[in-house]
Amino acid sequence: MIPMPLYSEFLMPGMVDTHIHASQYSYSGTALDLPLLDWLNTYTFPVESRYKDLDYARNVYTKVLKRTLRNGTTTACYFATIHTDASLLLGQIADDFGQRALVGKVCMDCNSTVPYYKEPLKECKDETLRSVSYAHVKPVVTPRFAVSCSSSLLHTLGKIAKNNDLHIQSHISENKEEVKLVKQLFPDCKSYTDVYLKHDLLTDKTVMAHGCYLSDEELKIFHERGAAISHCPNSNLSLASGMLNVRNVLNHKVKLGLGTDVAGGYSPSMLDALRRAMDTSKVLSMQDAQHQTLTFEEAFRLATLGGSEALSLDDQTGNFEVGKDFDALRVNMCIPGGPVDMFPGQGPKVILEKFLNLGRILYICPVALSM
Ligand SMILES: Nc1nc2[nH]cnc2c(=O)[nH]1
Repeated sequence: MIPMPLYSEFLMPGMVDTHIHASQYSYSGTALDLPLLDWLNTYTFPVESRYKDLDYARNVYTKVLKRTLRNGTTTACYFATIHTDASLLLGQIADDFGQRALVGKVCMDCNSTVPYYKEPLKECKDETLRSVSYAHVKPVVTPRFAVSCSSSLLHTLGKIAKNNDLHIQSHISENKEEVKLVKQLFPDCKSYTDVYLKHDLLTDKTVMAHGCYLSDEELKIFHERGAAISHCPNSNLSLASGMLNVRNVLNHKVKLGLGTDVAGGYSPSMLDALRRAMDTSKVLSMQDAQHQTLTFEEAFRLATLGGSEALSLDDQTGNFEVGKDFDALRVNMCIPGGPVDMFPGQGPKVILEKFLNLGRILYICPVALSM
């Protein structure tokens, strides 16, 4: 953080959203009354199937880009849909708006409950190869989750990622019912983590969302492989999925960032994700007196540098280290009518804590500074 006390302004690194479904933005803030698997079948798959219509896609994707930028997200790792052209359009729009974005064309070849929303394996393969070949879009190989992918598809995607040194994203151990189902679908695998490990999908460029029910053994595998977790606390609470023990993940030295997980998470704001991460940690402390609550400094790190590490982009962004790109937010704490009041003697640490807990991003404009 670089304080500019005369103006009660400071510069901070732009925030990194490590898991957001751009295609679900149209219904964010609604449809939070079902658990994960029913929520996917009832709300998510019918909406995502609309993205073969490029006009529909352009409208939602433009709005999600504007909204996340206005919320201070300078880097985002997006799930799109199964439609390659709409996914490429999302990458193009992110590029046009100047947001650093990883974009994943979603792959799923199993969907018995909403059968019109899936692709045959060969199409998943061909379209993934097409989606990773465009220069302006930073691609991420995206098997939706083990429940909606055959073993052959997971193998195919693991191979594509390996041969092209690509990022990988998916979901893992979000909800108890899902974990049980994965056990039934992949009886030869020791754990949910083992499913992805066996299919070459757990690398140092992998980010897995949620991980609420990962065992210590699974976290050890994450650490050994250099794979990351995206903690999505708003979604975990909103869909009543579970609570990730961030302290345990950090103790296992697993790379960790925060995600909004729109629209399972109702807010497209990384400040909200940071606040929910602190709330979740405090609930865990109420349940277990030994639990060491997350500090606001730790939560701030997760929203910035932690996120860039989770996406293996920490050579480019996440803090103001010389040599990285200058992805920055300029924060003014004394805007008339703003949400925060400052008082004499309150220094940089108080300013940051007040901003993280009380701040609202009202306007964002690009800043240039030579360092
Ligand atoms: N939260 C969330 N979990 C998932 N698991 C598989 N797909 C999804 C999704 O779209 N959102």
